Amino acid sequence: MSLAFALDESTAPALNAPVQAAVEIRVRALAAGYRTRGPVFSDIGFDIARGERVALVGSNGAGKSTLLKTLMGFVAPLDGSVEIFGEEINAMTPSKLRGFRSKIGFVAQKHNLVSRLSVLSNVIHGTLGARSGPSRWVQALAPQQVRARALAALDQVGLVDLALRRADCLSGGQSQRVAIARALVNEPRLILADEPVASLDPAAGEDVMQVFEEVTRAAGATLVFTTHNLDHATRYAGRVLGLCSGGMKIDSAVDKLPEGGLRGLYS
Ligand SMILES: Nc1ncnc2c1ncn2[C@@H]1O[C@H](COP(=O)(O)OP(=O)(O)OP(=O)(O)O)[C@@H](O)[C@H]1O
Repeated sequence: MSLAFALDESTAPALNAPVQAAVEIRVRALAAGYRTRGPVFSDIGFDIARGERVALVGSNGAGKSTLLKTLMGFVAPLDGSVEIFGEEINAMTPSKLRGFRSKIGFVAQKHNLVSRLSVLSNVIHGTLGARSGPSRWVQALAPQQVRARALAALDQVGLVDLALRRADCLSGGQSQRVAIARALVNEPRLILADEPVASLDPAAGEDVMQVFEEVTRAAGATLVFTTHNLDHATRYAGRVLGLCSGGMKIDSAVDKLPEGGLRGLYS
């Protein structure tokens, strides 16, 4: 039998069809919220493909952080499902969930560096969740390759020269870049960042957003970041998701956004 006949035409991709990037995040009919408050949003669904850079926008309290926490498994869905890397996270045991989280780089608005430790030690701390045994706790026992990876991550954010400086002697922008290096040290294929530049001045914010764009592009990683800066959303992401009134009101490629579309989320 020739190959042409062996293929099931109903499922086989056309030979000239574009190759689809793998889906990294699949959300279906998702509702999430808190026991004391009830649902923050409901019935939202989207796919994010590997290598996409996605901005998540919406007014204060719209549920951006809640959605990121749900993607990390910190908030359990009230309904619906979340698959990351093809796995349903709510079906995972707690220990599997911990290991899974170490594959995601998470950057928060407040960088939470350990102020008395060096920049390098702070970045090495980013590997703790992925390690076990004595080296989990003793920085001096960090294997050589972990130190090398931490230095490489600092190099990616342009701070390798400050590796031995104490974290409390850094500017806000430098601290946030260290936090990005800490998120990068496990070489994550997905980075989630919750208002990563909210506490920075405009110049430092641009600097940090450029670092995000460069490192995710270089690694082919996926980036989802929340922001109130609509200019950042449209310049550093290829796609925008907009939360409003308990639902996902916008899901659009940046170059297809309706005129003034994002402003409507805030009116
Ligand atoms: N731990 C919690 N327990 C109860 N309610 C919470 C909790 N965390 C957040 N909320 C509430 O859930 C809603 C959504 O909050 P969330 O932080 O997700 O919004 P957001 O879009 O990230 O807001 P912002 O832009 O202000 O950071 C808000 O009404 C908030 O008060």
